[in-house]
Amino acid sequence: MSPVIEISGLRKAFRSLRQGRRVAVDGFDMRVEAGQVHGFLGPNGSGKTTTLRALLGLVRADAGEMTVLGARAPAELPRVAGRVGAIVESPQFFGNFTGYRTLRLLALAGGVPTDRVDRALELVGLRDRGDERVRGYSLGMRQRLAVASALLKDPELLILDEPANGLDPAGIREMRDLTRSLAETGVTVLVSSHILAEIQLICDHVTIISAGRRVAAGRVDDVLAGFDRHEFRVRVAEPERAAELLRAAGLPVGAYPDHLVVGGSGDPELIARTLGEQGLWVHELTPLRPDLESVFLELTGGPAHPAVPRQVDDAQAGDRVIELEATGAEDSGRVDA
Ligand SMILES: Nc1ncnc2c1ncn2[C@@H]1O[C@H](COP(=O)(O)OP(=O)(O)OP(=O)(O)O)[C@@H](O)[C@H]1O
Repeated sequence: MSPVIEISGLRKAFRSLRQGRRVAVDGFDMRVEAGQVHGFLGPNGSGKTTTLRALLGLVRADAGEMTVLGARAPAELPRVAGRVGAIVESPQFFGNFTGYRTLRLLALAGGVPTDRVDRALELVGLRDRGDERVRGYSLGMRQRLAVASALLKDPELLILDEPANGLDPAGIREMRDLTRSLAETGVTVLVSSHILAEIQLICDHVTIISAGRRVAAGRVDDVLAGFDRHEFRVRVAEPERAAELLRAAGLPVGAYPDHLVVGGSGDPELIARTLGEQGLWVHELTPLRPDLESVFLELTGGPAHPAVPRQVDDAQAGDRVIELEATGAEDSGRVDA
């Protein structure tokens, strides 16, 4: 089956008098399959929005091939526009209009039957608030209204650029629940974010971009497993002696003020036995699993150094991309792709 989104070799540079030429996206690849909730992760300024804008024809790419639902983007996008809902950047609404009226107008403008408005409000949990003016909506409710506007078309593919941006924890949770429930209805979702814990909770697949290049892609679990060093946190009486014994058993040991980190084996029994045989009883033996945040920081050099990717998929550079799955606007922010 052909992918829902395929991007290969996307390049885009911006030129300005003041800053000269700035490469925003630099030979970027991405593949999103049907039914995935796919996280698009990268530090600020790494090229996420530019990629999505290029995909939706909002900015002209310098090079690269892109398809959306089998149509070449941007040339053939009008053919599939009715099957794609997208929100790129913060949407603006008229504060004086109610949520219901806002959606009704958008439905009329988009040639969508207006009886979809109630369902869209229902899906985003605004059915009971649809008669209130948007001015009185919280930021989270406005974001959900934006998602509702993208859902009017009953899309097969939903593209959300930083949907949790600016939301408080309750709003972030609302967006998370909404994204999950949409995914359960079978919509393919591509969601960009730099909030890693959110992506880990919502997404099954992920593509990580750094300085305009893909640095990792695949199932979230597989990407994380690729960074699992099989280390354990160990708390034990006499940590110095314990460290010596473990090292003598051939295990690398890192000493921290109140615990040891023991790597190398992936075998908790070996650690417990090595210490127990010498009368050192282990208080804690916890596997240290990488999370998206630690992987992201390792791949992208951390938020303070977003321009230094550690691994890139530039064949000329000879570096390795971590590809773990062999897979086979406008100012309003609301985009009819
Ligand atoms: N219209 C533009 N003109 C000039 N430079 C731009 C323009 N749009 C983006 N850039 C630059 O391209 C780079 C990538 O920006 P982009 O907005 O795509 O990143 P991002 O990953 O979406 O970041 P954020 O998470 O902060 O939104 C940045 O250096 C940015 O300053």
